[in-house]
Amino acid sequence: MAQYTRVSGSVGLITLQSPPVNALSAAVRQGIVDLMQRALSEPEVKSVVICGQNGIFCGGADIKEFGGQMSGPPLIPMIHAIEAASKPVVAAIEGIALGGGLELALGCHYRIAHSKARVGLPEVTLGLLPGAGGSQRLPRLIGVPAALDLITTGRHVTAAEALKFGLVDQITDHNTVNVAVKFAQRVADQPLDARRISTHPCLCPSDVAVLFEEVMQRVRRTARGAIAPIACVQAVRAAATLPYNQGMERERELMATLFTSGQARALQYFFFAQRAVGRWSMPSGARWDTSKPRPVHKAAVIGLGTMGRGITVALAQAGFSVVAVETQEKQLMEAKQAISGMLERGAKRRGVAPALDKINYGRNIQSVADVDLVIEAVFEDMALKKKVFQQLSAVCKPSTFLCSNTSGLDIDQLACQTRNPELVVGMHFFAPAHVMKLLEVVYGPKSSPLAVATAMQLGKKIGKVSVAVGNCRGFVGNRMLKPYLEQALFLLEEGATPEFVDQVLEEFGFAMGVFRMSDLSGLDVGWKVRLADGLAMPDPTMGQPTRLRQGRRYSPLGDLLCEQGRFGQKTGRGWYQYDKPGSQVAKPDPWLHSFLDEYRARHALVAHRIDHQEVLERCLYSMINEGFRILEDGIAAGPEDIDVIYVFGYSWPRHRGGPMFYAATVGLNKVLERLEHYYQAHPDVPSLQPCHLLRKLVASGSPPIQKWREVIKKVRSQL
Ligand SMILES: CCCCCCCCCCCCC[C@H](O)CC(=O)SCCNC(=O)CCNC(=O)[C@H](O)C(C)(C)COP(=O)(O)OP(=O)(O)OC[C@H]1O[C@@H](n2cnc3c(N)ncnc32)[C@H](O)[C@@H]1OP(=O)(O)O
Ligand SMILES: NC(=O)c1ccc[n+]([C@@H]2O[C@H](COP(=O)([O-])OP(=O)(O)OC[C@H]3O[C@@H](n4cnc5c(N)ncnc54)[C@H](O)[C@@H]3O)[C@@H](O)[C@H]2O)c1
Repeated sequence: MAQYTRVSGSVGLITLQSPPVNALSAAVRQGIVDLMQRALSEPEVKSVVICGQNGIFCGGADIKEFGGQMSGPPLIPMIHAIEAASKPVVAAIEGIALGGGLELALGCHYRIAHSKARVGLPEVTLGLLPGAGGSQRLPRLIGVPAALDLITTGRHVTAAEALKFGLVDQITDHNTVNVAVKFAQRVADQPLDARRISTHPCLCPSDVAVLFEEVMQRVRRTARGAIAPIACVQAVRAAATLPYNQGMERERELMATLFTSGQARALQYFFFAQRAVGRWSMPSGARWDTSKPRPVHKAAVIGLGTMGRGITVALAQAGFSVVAVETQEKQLMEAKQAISGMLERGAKRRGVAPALDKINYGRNIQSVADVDLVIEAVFEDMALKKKVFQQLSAVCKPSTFLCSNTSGLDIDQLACQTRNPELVVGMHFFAPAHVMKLLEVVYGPKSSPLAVATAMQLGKKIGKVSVAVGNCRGFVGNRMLKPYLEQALFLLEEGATPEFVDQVLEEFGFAMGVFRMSDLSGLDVGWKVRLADGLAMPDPTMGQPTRLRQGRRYSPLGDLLCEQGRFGQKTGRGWYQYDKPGSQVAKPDPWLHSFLDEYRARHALVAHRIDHQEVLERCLYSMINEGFRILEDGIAAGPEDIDVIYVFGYSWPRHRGGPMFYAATVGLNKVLERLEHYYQAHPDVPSLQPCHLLRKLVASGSPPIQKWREVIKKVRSQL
């Protein structure tokens, strides 16, 4: 909807009204069309101002409408009519002008922005391009290089940056609508021809062809298979090389392809999934909207290794006072230096002062007595963690929340060491913790809604996307990683190479294939866990490693590499070879290939030809199957939680929506059928056995992902 008021006698003010972000729904578009006609027909009105209610100009097209039948006046002719208007139209931009919202403003003759406003064309992040003339008007207004940057990245720019680009005409610290109204009065009689951006020539640098080539190459390299960034470059190239009308036609063609693509559907699903995970719930019925968090002012981090350092930086940067505790003197010194460096580099990038004074370092756990929340990040060793939790419980105030950054140990066992187990939750960060967006907030059987709400809110304050999950080995992310890693090893045993498996997964869109990723994280991490679990054998002289452990197929390949000191990048050898320890450039290793040949010969394994399809299906479907088990067990509340975890924590390609959305795209019946096929071929691999929930969903006619929760509820109630 939109509202019309006459201000100062001669200015028609059109206010967009569609909470929460004044998106351009059918009703808003209809309102704009009607009210523009009214303003143009009233002889007293000499100029028009368009603004949005509640300090928000416009969040763009209404994304919810994209999935269904579009109705109401189309956006492009609406914006053309504004640009063609005989009276000056001024956009008063407060809050945000994004996507279609900025395109609307580009159709206006003038743009006035509040100094705190942000503008941008983020369509690319939704699998689209600025399809209401944005790809044609923006380069005409601010030049091709700047337009390419904004449109291919989708980044939001501040009002100050927008002014520098010439994207807005004026910025103000005062009431933007009042300033725009006065401005509109001043320009009421000014000629408009030069203000219509579609009539401008497109400003191109002399080497524009080279620029497009370079940008296209960069975009292809970084897109990981996403098509929208490429279409964005093509659309801007049309602006640079074609007359406006032909450029608009090209924009329409490209948009039509994107609009109906699976990638756009996946990215739009993911947009809403990201927001849905904030509305968490626990099996007890506790929910985000009925559980109030307690404020946290001062926090502590215990253990300043890889993770503790990043967590300390994330907390300090967000303005929290931090007590950082590390028992080893040498580690403490190194940590101080590393944390200060990270804070200084981050502050330089953001143009602020480094938050060095927010941190107090110490070696004694007694120093955390007065903090509101502790995050423990000591070695992944249950006995050590139990001891630390006992100490914390004795030292801290009774109201202190005690959290663990464990990658997968039982939160309940830690809670049992404390006086107030209801205040214990997992806060599972991902490395590097000050960079990675994901935080798994893990509730155990005793965790209170208060503790979950507080950890979720803390996550939000430090800029994380937090997902509340239940307590089980590996939680959601690492639990699903296990069958994925396992299948990758089995594929090597059966004839594949690390390079081939990685190539297939990287072509699918992962930032790194499974073996490259393992080399980066360190092969010793998983090895230690397997040793502790009695899976890996500590001493190879105790006998040939068998390929069956605890009644199921097991691949000792990773253990064998670790026994040779091949821990990955850190030792310069792993699944690949590196020029020197710490180097990141992975090269195929002939030693590894011979080692695999010998291994197969020793175990009488006949290598067979493994193709792309087999790699993808076995790695991904076994992981997805575990995802369904997680849903069945109630560890994740819905598929969105799993998808958000995988995109933000495990580099799953966002344009494929996440593993559960991908399963829905492939077709649940196909996933089921292929899992059945592989399970028949490998009956000693339980992770390939299709789980009950998957079967139930297929039996229920494979409902759309938005309806899975109903089936999940039924399945859980029958357990
Ligand atoms: C047959 C073939 C035909 C092909 C041709 C078809 C042609 C169709 C013509 C289309 C023309 C294209 C026009 C245009 O180029 C396309 C667009 O404009 S796409 C939209 C671009 N805008 C965005 O991407 C902005 C998205 N929003 C945000 O980034 C943020 O929400 C925000 C605006 C910065 C606000 O952030 P926050 O304050 O943190 O708040 P939330 O993010 O939590 O959001 C609150 C609430 O609002 C919902 N919401 C936000 N934006 C939109 C939106 N644009 N549409 C609908 N809903 C929106 C958000 O989901 C939250 O609600 P919740 O999910 O929590 O219920
Ligand atoms: N490294 C990762 O990628 C990653 C990712 C997510 C979670 N985690 C988890 O985070 C935790 C820490 O992992 P990390 O990789 O940072 O380990 P790390 O080995 O780099 O660091 C652990 C630090 O804890 C210190 N420490 C040990 N006992 C202590 C005590 N009693 N008091 C204070 N400090 C003590 C050690 O001296 C060391 O500096 C583990 O539980 C791990 O599973 C690790």
